[in-house]
Amino acid sequence: METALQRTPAEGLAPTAAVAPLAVALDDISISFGIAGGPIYKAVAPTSLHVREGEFVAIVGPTGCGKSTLLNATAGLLRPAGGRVSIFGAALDGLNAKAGYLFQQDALMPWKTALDNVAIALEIGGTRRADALAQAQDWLRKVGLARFADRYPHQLSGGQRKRVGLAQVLVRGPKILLMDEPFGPLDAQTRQIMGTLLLKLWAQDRKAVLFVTHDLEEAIALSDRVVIMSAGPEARIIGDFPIDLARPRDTADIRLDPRFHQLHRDIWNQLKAEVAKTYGEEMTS
Ligand SMILES: Nc1ncnc2c1ncn2[C@@H]1O[C@H](COP(=O)(O)OP(=O)(O)OP(=O)(O)O)[C@@H](O)[C@H]1O
Repeated sequence: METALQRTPAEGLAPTAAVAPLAVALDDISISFGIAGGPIYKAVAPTSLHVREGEFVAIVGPTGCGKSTLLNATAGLLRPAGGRVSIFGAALDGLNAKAGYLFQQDALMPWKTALDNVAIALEIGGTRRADALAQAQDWLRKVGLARFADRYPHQLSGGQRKRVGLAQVLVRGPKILLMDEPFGPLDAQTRQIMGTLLLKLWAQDRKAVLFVTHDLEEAIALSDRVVIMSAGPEARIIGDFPIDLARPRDTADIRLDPRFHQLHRDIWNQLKAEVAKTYGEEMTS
């Protein structure tokens, strides 16, 4: 039986007592883009990333390196030129039906109330309207918006709209959560509040999460592992750091922990060289 401190090529050491099955396996995937009239752009070199059931993994890396591209490959929105994408052990063919995707931009319909925006996520899957509304109301309560069910998106703050977006994704019960800079447009304080809410909801059923962010502090505060992508072209995973901070975590308070600072120093030491390559600046001296 497998026990603590397992190592796989892309994972490094993860302090798990028993090793959960893989939810997401990207094995040696490479992704290129053809630009009309121009050369092929090799965005992602052969690279691998594994996320286990119940694991929260953040991807950080310089702008334009390929973080969203990896997420899109996991969602089945684009097909890698080479390598394999497996979801719970099965090769991904088409859209990833087990995943919910939360983007930086709101995906709310402005002409629908908060309640209807959440309910529609179920209705398009065939759930009867009365059931969909009941579940949507329950999820609005879980994200702290029970009193705002009748509001339209323009009547909500940015943070409240994010909460509706989170409810809209979670109401469908995805086994995997793909999040691409989901709290990007929010102010720092609201980001931390949203992070703490996300962790509280995540703790209830521990989905596998892939969370893309530019914000290293946010990545450390939320995750079980932080992986670093190199600067592109031909970007790949070059670092994999287990985050051994106790849970449950408050994403604001955890930043005061001395271990948090140590982890931040260790990860930034590797990340800054990649950021410097992207900006062409000398930051490593
Ligand atoms: N559809 C596309 N066609 C051509 N090039 C693309 C396409 N999508 C992405 N790219 C290129 O692939 C590279 C990776 O893009 P991606 O959006 O994955 O980066 P990112 O790390 O998520 O960036 P950011 O942190 O700025 O959001 C970039 O150089 C981008 O210009």
